[in-house]
Amino acid sequence: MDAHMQEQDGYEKTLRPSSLEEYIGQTDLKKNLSVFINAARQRQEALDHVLLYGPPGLGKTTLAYILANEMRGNIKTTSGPSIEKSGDLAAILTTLEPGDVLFIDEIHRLPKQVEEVLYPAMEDYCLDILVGKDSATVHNIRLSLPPFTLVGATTRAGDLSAPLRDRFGIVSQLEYYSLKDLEKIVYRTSCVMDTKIEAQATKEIAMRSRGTPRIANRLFRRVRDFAQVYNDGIISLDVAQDALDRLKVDHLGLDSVDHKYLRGIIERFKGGPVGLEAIASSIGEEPMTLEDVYEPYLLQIGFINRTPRGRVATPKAYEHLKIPVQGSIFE
Ligand SMILES: Nc1ncnc2c1ncn2[C@@H]1O[C@H](COP(=O)(O)OP(=O)(O)OP(=O)(O)O)[C@@H](O)[C@H]1O
Ligand SMILES: [Mg+2]
Repeated sequence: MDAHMQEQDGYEKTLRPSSLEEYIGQTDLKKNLSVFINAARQRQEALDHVLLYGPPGLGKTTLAYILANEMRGNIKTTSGPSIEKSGDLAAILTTLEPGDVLFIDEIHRLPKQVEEVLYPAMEDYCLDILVGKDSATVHNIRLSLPPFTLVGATTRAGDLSAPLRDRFGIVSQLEYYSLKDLEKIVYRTSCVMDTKIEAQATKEIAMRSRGTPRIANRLFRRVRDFAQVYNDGIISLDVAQDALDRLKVDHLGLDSVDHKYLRGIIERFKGGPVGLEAIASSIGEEPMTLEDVYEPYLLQIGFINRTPRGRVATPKAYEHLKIPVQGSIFE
């Protein structure tokens, strides 16, 4: 790891809240988790397995660390695509201590044969492994594991197999953050980074963060650069607006890819319906990226609809791009 990476890592750690109390927003989810945590701690048991799902950057990884913290356990982290063989998973499982959290990011990408090792581990805290070299000597041995909590994160809950999903006792969806919560997040970041910011500028950054803390923090850092160079390090409303305009983030937080995507549907496909693949290839973006990163927010703000025949741009999208609705299906 080079020095730059280390610095980034340090950044993330301080920016990431470490207790449920510090974690901003997601109020209902937080209240429920806090009950489950307290109950498990009173019974001196491991917390039931938790599945967190929702769009990227909403705080799933942060929450996994918080759960481990609140349960006073350690956290081991890995991700679906990095566990190739069942042996890889067994190697991680056998290092767990009672009350630890095993965090598997992108859990929808676990290979099938690895997933099957997880079932008994989740359900009975045990591990079935095959030993022996050939069919004559091969046999199954069962190892017992300490009580642990699996925290799985995914942007695509729908891609999880039913048997895996059913083994999570707690299934929580993260929602996009409200403007008020994002303002609190931006303000918190400004304190962590020791930067002066006007209340109006906090609001401006929050407004353009498409409901997503990671984006709020990213925009904050860029705006802070402009403030440092042009305004003695103070983030005023003017500096924030100017910086965000230059970054091509519009007042709803839509960036150049959102614009290209919406214009693509409207101008090349008469507003839709158009299939994801067709729109993706016409604008040179990956279908998966559009589906996981861009579309969820556009759906949320009502700029597109998903229909069985494909994506459709809504009149709100036309209005935002200042394109007359003529020639579209809304006529
Ligand atoms: N509730 C919150 N309060 C304050 N900051 C938050 C909150 N949630 C997330 N953040 C900040 O946003 C950043 C992104 O969060 P995180 O990495 O947990 O997202 P994620 O859901 O795991 O994303 P991905 O799906 O891409 O892995 C964190 O570094 C953290 O600083
Ligand atoms: Mg994450």
